[in-house]
Amino acid sequence: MDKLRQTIEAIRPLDEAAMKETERRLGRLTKPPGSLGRLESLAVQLAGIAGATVDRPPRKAVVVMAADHGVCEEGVSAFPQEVTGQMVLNFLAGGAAINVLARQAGAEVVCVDIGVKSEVAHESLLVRKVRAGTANLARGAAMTRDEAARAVEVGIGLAEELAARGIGLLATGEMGIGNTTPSAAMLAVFGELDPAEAVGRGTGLDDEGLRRKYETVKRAIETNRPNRDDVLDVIAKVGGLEIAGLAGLILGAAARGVPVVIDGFISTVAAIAAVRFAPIAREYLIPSHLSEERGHRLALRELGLEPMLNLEMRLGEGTGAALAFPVIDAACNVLSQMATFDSAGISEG
Ligand SMILES: O=C(O)c1ccc[n+]([C@@H]2O[C@H](COP(=O)([O-])O)[C@@H](O)[C@H]2O)c1
Ligand SMILES: Cc1cc2nc[nH]c2cc1C
Repeated sequence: MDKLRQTIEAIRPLDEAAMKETERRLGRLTKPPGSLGRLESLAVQLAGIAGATVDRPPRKAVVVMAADHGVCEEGVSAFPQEVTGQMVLNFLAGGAAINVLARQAGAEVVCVDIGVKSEVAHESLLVRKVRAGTANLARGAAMTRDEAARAVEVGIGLAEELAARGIGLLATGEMGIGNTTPSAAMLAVFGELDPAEAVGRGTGLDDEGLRRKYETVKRAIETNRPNRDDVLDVIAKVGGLEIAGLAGLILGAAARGVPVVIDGFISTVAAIAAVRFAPIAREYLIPSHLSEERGHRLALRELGLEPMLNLEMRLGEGTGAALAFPVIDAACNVLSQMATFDSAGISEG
């Protein structure tokens, strides 16, 4: 708990002077003012986070947190629970979508077992298991408050390790059969929404499954009565271990001055939790894509974030975030590689 409190206190607002300097540099480049749109606001945000203009692409990593969910016994996913552990091995073998997209973007994939039910053994797997999957949140708390805090602290610790290794840009990724159910419950609680607005088809539920999932989320909230003003209470009662871990990753990154690209529905709910812990953490977030999952638009709205891409994806793993990496690299490269009006002898308007 001390680590969590210290991390929250260490998060600083963005550096105004560095942002102004980057705005000035952008204004001298050979283009009409503001014409590079979101690339310009990204360059300014990166400068505010780093405390200086960032004109070289940062070293990048996607952190894929994997965990299982006791709520799967309610029949809320189109896939069986054992797929979580099986996909972890696929990540480690390099064969998953996130491996392809990260490789293409020059990013490494860091795979973490924060709560997979089965024992997964692989030399490259970071085993930080807080418990072997959550309990069924439709019948009681998903985990204890202490476990929720420990899962958040696993994420903080990882961000610290990666920042110390020179990673300058992180992306959130996750794998957990059933995890759109706790994500929907958390979103409904934090956003005071009707669960129907937060519950979607996940990996591909049919209409009957969707109805069952809605009833499950409603029951989870009625049974547990989470206190929306107490983030750890919400995570412990209706959350998940990888969601908690990602919230911690975001807090740890913000405390170390590292920006974080947010993937789809589950990642965005983790970001909401992080921002409830520490409102300034929002300034360190970079949205990526709009997931097809129902509820993602509302989750992004909760954070006031506008996605860059809409590719009708709903995979998770960090795939949407990895696709935003080249856009972020572009924001850095224009600063160092474009000519200025002066250097190119072009008349200003
Ligand atoms: O990121 C998203 O927006 C997203 C939307 C739907 C599903 N997923 C992925 O699918 C799994 C959760 O779906 P489900 O149906 O089992 O709850 C989990 O492994 C997520 O990574 C991810
Ligand atoms: C195969 C598979 C891959 C995934 N990656 C993230 N969630 C997933 C769910 C399934 C079912």
